Amino acid sequence: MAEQREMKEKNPWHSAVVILITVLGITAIVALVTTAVLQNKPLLQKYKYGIVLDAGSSHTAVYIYEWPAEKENDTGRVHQKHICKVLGPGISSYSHSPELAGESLRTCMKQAERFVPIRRHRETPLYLGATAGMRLLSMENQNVCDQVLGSVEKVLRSTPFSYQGARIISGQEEGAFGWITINYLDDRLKQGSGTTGALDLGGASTQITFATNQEGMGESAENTVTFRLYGNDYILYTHSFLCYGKDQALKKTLAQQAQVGNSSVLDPCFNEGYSVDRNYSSVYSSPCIMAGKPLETGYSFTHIGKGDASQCQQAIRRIFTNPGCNFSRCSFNGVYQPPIQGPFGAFSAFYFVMNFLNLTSDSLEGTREKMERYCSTPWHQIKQQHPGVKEKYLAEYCFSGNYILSLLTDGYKFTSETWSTITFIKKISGSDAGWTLGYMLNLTNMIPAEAPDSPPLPHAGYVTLLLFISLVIFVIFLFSVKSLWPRCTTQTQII
Ligand SMILES: Nc1nc2c(ncn2[C@@H]2O[C@H](COP(=O)(O)OP(=O)(O)OP(=O)(O)O)[C@@H](O)[C@H]2O)c(=O)[nH]1
Ligand SMILES: [Ca+2]
Repeated sequence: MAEQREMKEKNPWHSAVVILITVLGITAIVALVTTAVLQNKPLLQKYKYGIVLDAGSSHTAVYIYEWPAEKENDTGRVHQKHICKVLGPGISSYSHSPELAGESLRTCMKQAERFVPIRRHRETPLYLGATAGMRLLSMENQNVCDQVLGSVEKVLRSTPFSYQGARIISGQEEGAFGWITINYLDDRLKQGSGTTGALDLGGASTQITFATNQEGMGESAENTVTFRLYGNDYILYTHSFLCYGKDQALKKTLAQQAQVGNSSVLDPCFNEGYSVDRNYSSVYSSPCIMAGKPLETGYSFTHIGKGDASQCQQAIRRIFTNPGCNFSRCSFNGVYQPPIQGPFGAFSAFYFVMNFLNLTSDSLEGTREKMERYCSTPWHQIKQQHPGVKEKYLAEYCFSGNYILSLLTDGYKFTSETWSTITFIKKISGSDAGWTLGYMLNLTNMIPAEAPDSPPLPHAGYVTLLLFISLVIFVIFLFSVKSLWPRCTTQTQII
């Protein structure tokens, strides 16, 4: 018996081995998991930056974008970190003193220096794209237009950023990059499924862009843009109507109602009780107004509101010309447009105006009714109801709402049925809808033509799976040790 106990005490060599194996096993599993986690854990987040200046006809805005450095080609990764609105008018308004155009940008560029970390300044690309205001200025006076661009270039070159150029972008680019922006932010490009059309209403031009099928296109090459993004092909219809932004459309509508020499204009697009003295030159000082320009500009008139939405729409309709359509179908001014394919996102002034008028979720009929009511409200009442709103904007909402109605229905041919496919938007996931983000993504090659290879599992899934497999191995190991144990004990007892 004593011998047997002694053997039992002496023989557990196997238990020492088992303990050793267990310790080694656990250590190995812990080492394996730790190595895998450390090796694959996302690096400390580093960000990159890009700056785009949107030099619009009414104002300039500086957009600062930010994205994780190692995920440049991942859709939805770039977001707007900051927007700085430049004080004063758009750069095209500095035609009488071009050097001030550049100066106007300094405050926002100083702000940009604070928002982008100093160590990233030198590698941060900086672009300026000018739109319809500068397109009009280049038509009026190419020399002054070059001076304005030279002036902004001088100031942008003096910043610590990597200046990449200041240029007037084309109407097609403006439309197509707006479309890329909203579909990128909506994360629709990688999925390759349905996309959203883009409707942009600026001060001097307006753009309509939507994906269409091959059959619809080919009629008009100048309205076609093709892209291959993340392995998907897109054929876009796009058109930019110069002079049909909301400020130029207002001038056109007013000019068409005004008769030079008359001392007053009774305007149905302004609320009753509104009355402002204007100089004819303020209406006709635009290359958008061709006919009826007075030889002398000294005349003035009193702009009097009449507040009648349906008469206002009639006046607006007259600024859309109908020279005949040389294609299978047209929008207005003889411009080709295939059947509209929604859904659509409508931004810029489409949003400012419809949001103010509380018309972002009404039917077409409901919108018409509300417009009738808004326009027929006396001006003093409107001012009382909205004391904090800039008077210039407030006075123009009756015109602007009716212009949007007319542009979308008479112009682009939206109907009661298709009206609901339009969403009025300002931002998507914190970034403004507009052409600037798409422009930067394109110039920095951040949207690849082919879908980038990605690991089959996301990082979190990979770590979980690894832990799970290790746990299973460990449990199996424990079971085998346990089943080995009694056998050893029995053997000891036999001996
Ligand atoms: N009601 C209202 N109107 C605004 C606001 N901000 C800008 N606008 C006006 O809306 C119109 C369009 O503005 P933007 O989209 O900035 O136009 P833009 O880019 O300067 O002009 P384009 O060069 O034609 O694109 C202009 O008439 C602006 O004066 C706002 O906050 N409220
Ligand atoms: Ca614009």
